[in-house]
Amino acid sequence: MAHNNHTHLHGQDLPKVLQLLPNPCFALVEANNSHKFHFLKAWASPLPQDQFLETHAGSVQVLLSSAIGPPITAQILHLLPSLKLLVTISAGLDHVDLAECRARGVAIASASKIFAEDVADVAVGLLLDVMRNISASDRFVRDGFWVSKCDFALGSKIGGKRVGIVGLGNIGLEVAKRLEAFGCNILYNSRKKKPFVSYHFFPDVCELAANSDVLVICCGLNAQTHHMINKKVLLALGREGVIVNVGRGAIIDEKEMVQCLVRGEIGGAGLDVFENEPHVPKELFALDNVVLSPHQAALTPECFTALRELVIGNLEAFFSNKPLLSQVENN
Ligand SMILES: O=CC(=O)O
Repeated sequence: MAHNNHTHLHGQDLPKVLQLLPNPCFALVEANNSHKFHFLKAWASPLPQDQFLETHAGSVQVLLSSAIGPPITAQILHLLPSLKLLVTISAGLDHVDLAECRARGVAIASASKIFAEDVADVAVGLLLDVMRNISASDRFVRDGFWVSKCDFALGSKIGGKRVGIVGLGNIGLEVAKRLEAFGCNILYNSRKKKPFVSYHFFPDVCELAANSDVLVICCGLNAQTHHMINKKVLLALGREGVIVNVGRGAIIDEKEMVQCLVRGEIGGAGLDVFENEPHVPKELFALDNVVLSPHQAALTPECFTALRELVIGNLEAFFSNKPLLSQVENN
């Protein structure tokens, strides 16, 4: 379909973009663009989802998804035989059956690196908060206490600390850049050693933990990284060690982490993600050395603007047979 014809098309004639569930980001993408695309909303139809998908099976080429939406399973993909492109508004792809997309020749466009700086800011914020007791201090003052008059747990200097980054991708590199400026020593683990950085590489995550004061989890969730941070890794991090997670909750064995925190076997945690969101283990609420955040690291108006442009750019590219702006390699 010729790109410059969009403005002359209406309703059903516009290129279709399917949504399974409502999402505030989808609404942002849609604003000012409903003259270009027909946003087909399974959730707004009185039909059950499967029936709705069957009705549109022949014509839906593009599906819009998000990390917090329903997983894009083989079953959903099976109901959409004409699907050619999945656009996800997330950096993570753990909600997508990648093998099934590959088998069906469905291309994937993600949010790619546009969240990296904002997510890295939150990772560093959580690290500073846990190590310098910022949230705990806030509660202390609000409760009428002052440092000279009461017991106050001392924080820990940031400069000189060994920070082990798990996953040196777009987010991990931004975390490293920021913490270098704080005077930290950066170490990392990732699938492969990166030839372009001088940070010390640990092929084994347990070795990395044993050599780190802080672990910052920045990798994606997949079969290899699920529960990669297990009890052994946490014990290797040790009693003074702090863990920060801005990747996905299930990269850490959450039950073991909670036990380690409750027993004082690790020093603290700053968590933006959890294994069964929105569930947060209640044991963590009582711990002053734990800082909790509701999977919000990428949620800034700047990110939303960049995301809207990227999604629309990908849709326009797809419907005019141009290369996608942020195609994921899915081999
Ligand atoms: O968690 C958010 C994302 O994957 O972008």
